[in-house]
Amino acid sequence: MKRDKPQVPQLPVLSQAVLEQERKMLLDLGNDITRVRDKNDLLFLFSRRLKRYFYFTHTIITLIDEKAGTYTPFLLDNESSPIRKHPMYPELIQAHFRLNEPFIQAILQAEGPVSFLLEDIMDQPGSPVFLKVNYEKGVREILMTKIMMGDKPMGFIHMYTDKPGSFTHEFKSVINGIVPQLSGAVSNIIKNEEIHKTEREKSFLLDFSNEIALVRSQTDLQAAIFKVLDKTMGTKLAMIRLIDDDNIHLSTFMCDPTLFGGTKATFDQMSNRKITIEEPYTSKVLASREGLIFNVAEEINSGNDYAKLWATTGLKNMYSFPLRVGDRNIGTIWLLANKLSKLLLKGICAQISIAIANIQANEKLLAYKKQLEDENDYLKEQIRTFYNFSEIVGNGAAMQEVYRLVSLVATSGTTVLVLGETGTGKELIARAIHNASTRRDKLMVKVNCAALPANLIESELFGHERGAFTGATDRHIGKFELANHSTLFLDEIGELPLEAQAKLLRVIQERELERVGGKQTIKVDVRLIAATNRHLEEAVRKGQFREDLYYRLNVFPVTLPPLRDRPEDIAPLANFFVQKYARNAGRKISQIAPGAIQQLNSYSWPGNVRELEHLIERSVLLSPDGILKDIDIPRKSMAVQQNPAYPTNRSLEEMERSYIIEVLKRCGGKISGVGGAAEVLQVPGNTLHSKIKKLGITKADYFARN
Ligand SMILES: Nc1ncnc2c1ncn2[C@@H]1O[C@H](COP(=O)(O)OP(=O)(O)OP(=O)(O)O)[C@@H](O)[C@H]1O
Repeated sequence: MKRDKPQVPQLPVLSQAVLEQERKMLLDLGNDITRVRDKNDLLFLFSRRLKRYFYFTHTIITLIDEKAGTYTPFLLDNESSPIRKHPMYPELIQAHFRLNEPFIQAILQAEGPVSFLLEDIMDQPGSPVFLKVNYEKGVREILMTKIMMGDKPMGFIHMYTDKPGSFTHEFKSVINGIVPQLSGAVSNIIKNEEIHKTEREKSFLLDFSNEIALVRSQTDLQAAIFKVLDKTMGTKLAMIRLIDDDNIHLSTFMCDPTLFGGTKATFDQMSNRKITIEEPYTSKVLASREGLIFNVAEEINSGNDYAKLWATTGLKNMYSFPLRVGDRNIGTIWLLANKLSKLLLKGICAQISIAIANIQANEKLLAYKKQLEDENDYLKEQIRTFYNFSEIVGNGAAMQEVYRLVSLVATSGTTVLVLGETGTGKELIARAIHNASTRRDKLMVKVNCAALPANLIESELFGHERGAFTGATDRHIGKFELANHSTLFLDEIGELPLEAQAKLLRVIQERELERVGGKQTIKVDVRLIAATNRHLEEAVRKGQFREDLYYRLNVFPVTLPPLRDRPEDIAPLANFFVQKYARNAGRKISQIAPGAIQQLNSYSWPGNVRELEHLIERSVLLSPDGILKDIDIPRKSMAVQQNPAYPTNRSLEEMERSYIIEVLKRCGGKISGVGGAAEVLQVPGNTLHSKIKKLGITKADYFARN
């Protein structure tokens, strides 16, 4: 029997008895079939009932996928199939067989059932492989006919036998008669399945939306997504990428790093790669309304690098969908699966988009709240100092020069380096510059570089992301960001560790920063004022301070003279402090006795204006109302001053060194805290520490006997 002459039944004129039996059979079968609700029962019933009258081995129903131009197994008569142990069986029952082959076209064109001897057709070009596989298992003949939905073929019923000649005219006639019922039953099952599937998807989406409604953070979302994907058998989240604030780049928001097991390093590399919205795959996905499906095998053939990674999962398709809120693209999601329902995918993506938008809004709110709290804390802290420093006293020539420089530079955005010994008023001058600048409406932000532990400096200056290091439980906005559009005052810049100097230099040069542990680049517009009591050039020479940073900072130096070099300012300053502290303490002290002024003038003021201020504050508290007569100038220091052992031609540094050693000896080597040298010298502990370091004072110096 040749394939070009298929055995189309020439339905014979049947005897009355045969017709009667056939009618009964059709009726029985029809009744059984219409009762079938479960797809698995249909073929079982059909074949059991038919086998009462006819011989055949097994049967199968395949369905046509018109779009794909294929047909694929739908219902299997597993139990009786002789090929179920064939190694190709698992592959065959999932295979898609091409419709445009002569073998299947012959069946499509035939009016009724067609039978072939397998050996006649199985080796013909284009014949489906299942023919050969059946033959290998002893099957000899096949009968096929199309099943219809309306007037369109929707699939085929295949029947097989190991005994050639089993498919008699009666057999074919019965099959021909049963096809309408069978078609009806199959299309009912398909519709039922669709309804069930839609219902399942709806309830699934409902579950997911309940889950998503509780999501507040990225971690919650990740858990919800993984949970939902677990239920959609075999779907894996490859990646969610979100569009950055610059609307150009995309950063990885979420991914499953375990997905590409062996190739994790490459995956990390790819997921860390910043891409733009112009990247070909991303731009295609973002432009699509319904998302795109990339067939992994085809993508590999077309040279898509990512697809080699996708293939390691064994899944066939990459489903990519734009994440949108309203009409605004917020990112892309990439899911790997063999098959995914569009409805489900659309629903899941819509929910994820909303959840991400909520998380982002929530994060922005939290960051804003945190920033406000930081600003508020900072404001409170600064109010105490800031308003006290609203006046600068001193009209001597040296200070006049300082005022001239301040007024020259204030309104520009130029970086200023304020130099001078401790307590000379460097911070006061920095505030004066800020207050006279166009940035005065925002708060000047201060960082004391000497007061920060080395490991926190970076985070304090540039901020950190949550989880950037152990203990970083929240995002922290750094002082640079806090000072955006304002002034950042870097006090004691000479104490900044070299590593932090390098980072600072980069920010100054590029005017942008990245938070510790962050990937996003943040542009900042900050005016810098740095101050130090260290000899920076010398620090550069000794390799303690970066030369390039020094030049970046030393754009406009303003040097404050020590108080001993401007004795003309001592009395006005002392009077200013008397009034300030008398007012604060509710005392009636209006002036200082001339004798006391003389005493003040004869002192060397190693702690400069700060020392004078503290001295006056203490004296005001200790003095009765009226005129301030007694000022408790440190005796030891006066003695030091008058001691001929300190020749006048010694350098200031030497004097300072000896004086500090002297005080340290008196304090038993205690540097800070109550009764420590810093208290006696009236300088902050940190300042004294750095001074001690700078002057090379060691324990041997102050514990040595003299
Ligand atoms: N010209 C001035 N008029 C009024 N007060 C002043 C003046 N100079 C300094 N002071 C006061 O002296 C104290 C020390 O000043 P400031 O903190 O600005 O010094 P500094 O040089 O920054 O010190 P350090 O190097 O130790 O940080 C402050 O209380 C400040 O108000």
